[in-house]
Amino acid sequence: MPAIDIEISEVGPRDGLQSIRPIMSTTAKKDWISALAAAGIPEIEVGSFVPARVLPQLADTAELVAHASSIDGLAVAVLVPNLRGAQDALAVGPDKMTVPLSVSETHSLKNLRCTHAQVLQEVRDIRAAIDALPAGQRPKLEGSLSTAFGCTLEGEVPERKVMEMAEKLVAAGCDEVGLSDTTGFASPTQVRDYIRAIHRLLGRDKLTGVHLHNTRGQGFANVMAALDAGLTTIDASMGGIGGCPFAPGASGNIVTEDLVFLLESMGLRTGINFARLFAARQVLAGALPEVELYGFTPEAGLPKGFRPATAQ
Ligand SMILES: CC(C)(COP(=O)([O-])OP(=O)([O-])OC[C@H]1O[C@@H](n2cnc3c(N)ncnc32)[C@H](O)[C@@H]1OP(=O)([O-])[O-])[C@@H](O)C(=O)NCCC(=O)NCCSC(=O)C[C@@](C)(O)CC(=O)[O-]
Repeated sequence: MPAIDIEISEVGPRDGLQSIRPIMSTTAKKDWISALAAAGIPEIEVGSFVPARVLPQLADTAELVAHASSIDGLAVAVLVPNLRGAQDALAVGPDKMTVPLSVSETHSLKNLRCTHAQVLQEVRDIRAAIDALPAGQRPKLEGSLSTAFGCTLEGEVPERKVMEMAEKLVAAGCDEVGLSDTTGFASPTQVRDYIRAIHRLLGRDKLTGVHLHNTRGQGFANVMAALDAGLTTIDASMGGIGGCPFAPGASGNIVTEDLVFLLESMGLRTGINFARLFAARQVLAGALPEVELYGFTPEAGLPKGFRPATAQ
C-alpha cells in the first residue's frame, strides 16, 4: 500500500447508482469495483442495505460487500438507514457503516421516514449490535450529517442544529460524524467554520471526512476549505454521478478523477494511478452507456510533463 496524504472514498457504486434509473448488472459492478481498487482507491462505498422496493439499483449490496471484501487492502463501506439494514450488513462484514441523519428533519422524514429521535434510537441499537460482535469484527460506525449546509425542503439549516446533531450522534454511539452537503448549498467559509466548530466540540478524531455535491459548482472550493481545516478523507464519485433521490434538486457528487488531479497537482498523495483510474471510468462508461459522465481531467487529459505526487 503506497503512502497516502489524503484518502479518497469512492461513493459511486452507492450514491452514484442510487440516482440513476438503469440498473447496473452485478457483474459489471464487481468489475467496476475491482477496477477502482486496482487504481488504488483505498475505500469504496459499495451500496446500501435498504429495501429493494426503495432502491432496486442497490439490491445486490450483500454480494458486492462479499466481492469487495475479497480485495486485499480495500476498505469496504456501506450505507445503512436503520437497525434492520445494519443487521443485514453485519451478516456480511463491511469495514464501515454510515447512517444518514438529515439535520433538516423534513428531509429526514422524506428520506428515512424517521424523526431525529427515531434515527438516534436506530443508531443506539446499531451500536449495541456492533458491540455484541467479537473485537476485530466490529465495523466503524459513521453518522452522516446530511443537509448540514442547507436543504431544498427547509431552506436554511441553523449551524447550532448541526452541532447539536453531531453531539447526539456521537453520544448515541457513532465513532465519527461526517459533514454532507446533500443539495450543494455549502460555501467554503461555511465548510471551514463547521469543521473547526465540530473539532472544538468533539475532538479532531470525531470528524475526518466530508461529502460534497457540486450542484452549484462550489465542490472543489469546498474541498480546499476542508483540507485547510484539516480533514483527511474526501468522498467523491467517478464521473460525478449521484444525488439523493429523496432530496429535490440534489445532483452529482464531486468528480473523483478531478479530485485526484487537484490533490496530486498540489503534491498530496492519494495512492491512485491515473491510467488505471481512467480505465475504471471506461468500465463504468461501458456498463452504463446511456448515463452522462462528468469530469474535466478525463476530457482534457493530464498536462504534458505532469508529475503526480503518487509514484505511477
Ligand atoms: C428507512 C426505510 C427502510 C424506512 O422505510 P419504512 O417503509 O418506513 O420501513 P418500516 O420500518 O415501516 O418497515 C417496512 C418493511 O420494510 C422492512 N425494512 C425496514 N428496513 C429495511 C431495510 N433496511 N432493509 C430491508 N428491509 C427493511 C421491514 O422489515 C418491513 O418489512 P415487512 O414487515 O413489511 O415485511 C426507508 O425509508 C429507506 O430505505 N430509506 C432509505 C432512503 C435512502 O437510501 N436514501 C438515500 C441515501 S441518503 C443520501 O443519499 C444522503 C447521503 C448519505 O448521500 C449524504 C448526502 O449526500 O448528504
